[in-house]
Amino acid sequence: MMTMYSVIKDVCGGEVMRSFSFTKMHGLGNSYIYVNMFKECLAEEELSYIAKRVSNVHTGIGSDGLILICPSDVAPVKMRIFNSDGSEGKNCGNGLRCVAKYAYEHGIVQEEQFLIETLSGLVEARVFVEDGKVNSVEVNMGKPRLSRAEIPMIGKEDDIVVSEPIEFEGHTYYMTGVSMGNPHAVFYVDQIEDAPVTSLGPIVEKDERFPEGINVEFVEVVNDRELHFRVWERGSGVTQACGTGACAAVVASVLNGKTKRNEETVVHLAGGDLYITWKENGDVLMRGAAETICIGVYYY
Ligand SMILES: N[C@@H](CCC[C@H](N)C(=O)O)C(=O)O
Repeated sequence: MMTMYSVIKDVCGGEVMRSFSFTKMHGLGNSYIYVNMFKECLAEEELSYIAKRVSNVHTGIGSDGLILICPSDVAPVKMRIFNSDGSEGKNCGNGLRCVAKYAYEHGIVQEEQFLIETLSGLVEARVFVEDGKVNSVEVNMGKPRLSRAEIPMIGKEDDIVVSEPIEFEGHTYYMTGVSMGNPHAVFYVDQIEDAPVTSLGPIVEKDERFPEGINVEFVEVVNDRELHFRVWERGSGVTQACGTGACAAVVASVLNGKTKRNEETVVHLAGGDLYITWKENGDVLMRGAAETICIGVYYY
């Protein structure tokens, strides 16, 4: 049943407050507050504000952002994702695995393979179920988009960006650009521990050469099937994991001759591992965990 802005009266001040039910979930430590929009109704103009509020570790619930699990006209379910700064993203790999788990476990879908709509298109999820619980999910993330126009990055529209020298604050770095429905800049480092995540990350994210901002990934190549990975996410800063970022890292690594097309690569993120294959037909497959942390009611 739809609850139109559940309203409660605060017993102390008689102040009217609104509330919604939420589920906190994470994919490898990349946590979001999930709201089931089949049941709840949040005002469009308040979504950015709510994302900022719930994400705050001290005064909210604490998360990397807000994810809405919505009805769709073209799929059984649609995902919308808001970063912790309130900006709306177009895709979220860890979010997709959690949405798939939620949709299956809450009966929004009955099949183990189904479509999810995102702002950047349709993807196909497959849940792996044991005793009625989803313990991992594979998502076909579709084809990476590689042209500057698609990333987006200023410059000659059709050109791709592979190990391109680029200057930030007087230093030259080598960047590979990939869109997985959202923008990613991939940089290689010798030692993942020394990656300049918090120093270079925010500078690259906001650089004017990326008109929509960009997610920034640092990658250490272990061998042709294994990568270490750290991320500075657009709109959320350092997170434990980024699913689309890990896919971008694998695509970038194939383009740079560091890993192989059509072979599974293990990406070690701060929060755990993802298994990613850039298939011969162009699709990127991502497989990994999705976890429920808690449920609750949020008052605002
Ligand atoms: N954590 C995500 C990506 C979330 C959106 C991103 N910060 C953006 O603004 O594009 C993932 O797992 O992919």
